[in-house]
Amino acid sequence: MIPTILSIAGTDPSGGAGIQADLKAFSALGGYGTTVITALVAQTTTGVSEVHDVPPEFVRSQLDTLLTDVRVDAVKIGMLSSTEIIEVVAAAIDTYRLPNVVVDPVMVAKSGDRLLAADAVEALRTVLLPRADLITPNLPEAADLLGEEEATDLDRMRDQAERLLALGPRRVLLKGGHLSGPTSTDLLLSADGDVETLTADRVNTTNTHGTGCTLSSAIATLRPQRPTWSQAVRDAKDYLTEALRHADKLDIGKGKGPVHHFHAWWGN
Ligand SMILES: Nc1ncnc2c1ncn2[C@@H]1O[C@H](COP(=O)(O)OP(=O)(O)OP(=O)(O)O)[C@@H](O)[C@H]1O
Ligand SMILES: Cc1ncc(COP(=O)(O)O)c(N)n1
Repeated sequence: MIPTILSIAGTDPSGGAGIQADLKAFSALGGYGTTVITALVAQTTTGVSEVHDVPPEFVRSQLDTLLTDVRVDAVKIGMLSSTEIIEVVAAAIDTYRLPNVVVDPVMVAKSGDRLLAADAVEALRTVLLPRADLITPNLPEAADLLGEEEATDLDRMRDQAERLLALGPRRVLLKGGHLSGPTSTDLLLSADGDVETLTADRVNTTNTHGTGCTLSSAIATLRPQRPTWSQAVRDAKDYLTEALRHADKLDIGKGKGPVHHFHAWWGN
């Protein structure tokens, strides 16, 4: 059976991040995509010009309408924008007992623009993270969630990943894409005590818009199709690395372009 995946996130008209990237990853990896939109974002490869939050009651209405009809097998949660929207999404996780919840704690876009209100970080930490099966922070997000300086090496990443786990999610994938060096290394820690290091060769491209959205969506899509979280995360990272390798085939916009969801069957 083809898994149905739900993305709860904001939009990107340039198609590189947010809901648009999520749907591409769901389809490329054999899932059926559904969406609940939290914010309309006027953005492109050069940055964000405006954010229009969806009223929290309407986020609730989308969730209720969808989930009273459609069964979902996994959920990817991205941009949530405000405390009120976080609370609505957390309530839906409980009400509908949503499985395989992957939270990408989106706070600031690569361009530096805020995608989560500063006063909503507390709700993200205390209300949403304990309900997640996996969280996928990058280094600035991890630092913000912990109220600490950003990690600058793998040892500090390991310490921060432990402290993030103590906030209540079942697993933490701490992404090291923001460090430099010939490889890009992430750490996967689980509440059971498992620790894994995932390393990929660093791809030399400036087209990195939406890497976090793509990775978390790929994990959510693969989880129902793989025996373990570890296998789903490893295969998702391989998919993302391939999407980065093909990113220079795209010539989209003047800023940081998107990764390319290379389609093996079609061959381009
Ligand atoms: N140049 C690169 N080559 C290979 N892998 C990369 C590269 N840049 C990032 N990655 C990988 O991409 C994933 C996302 O990493 P990153 O830490 O950049 O997340 P992010 O900042 O949340 O992404 P974004 O905010 O752009 O959506 C991680 O698995 C990371 O290791
Ligand atoms: C709606 C939305 N969600 C997430 C991101 C983060 O992606 P990036 O850091 O690559 O800009 C984004 N730009 N827009």
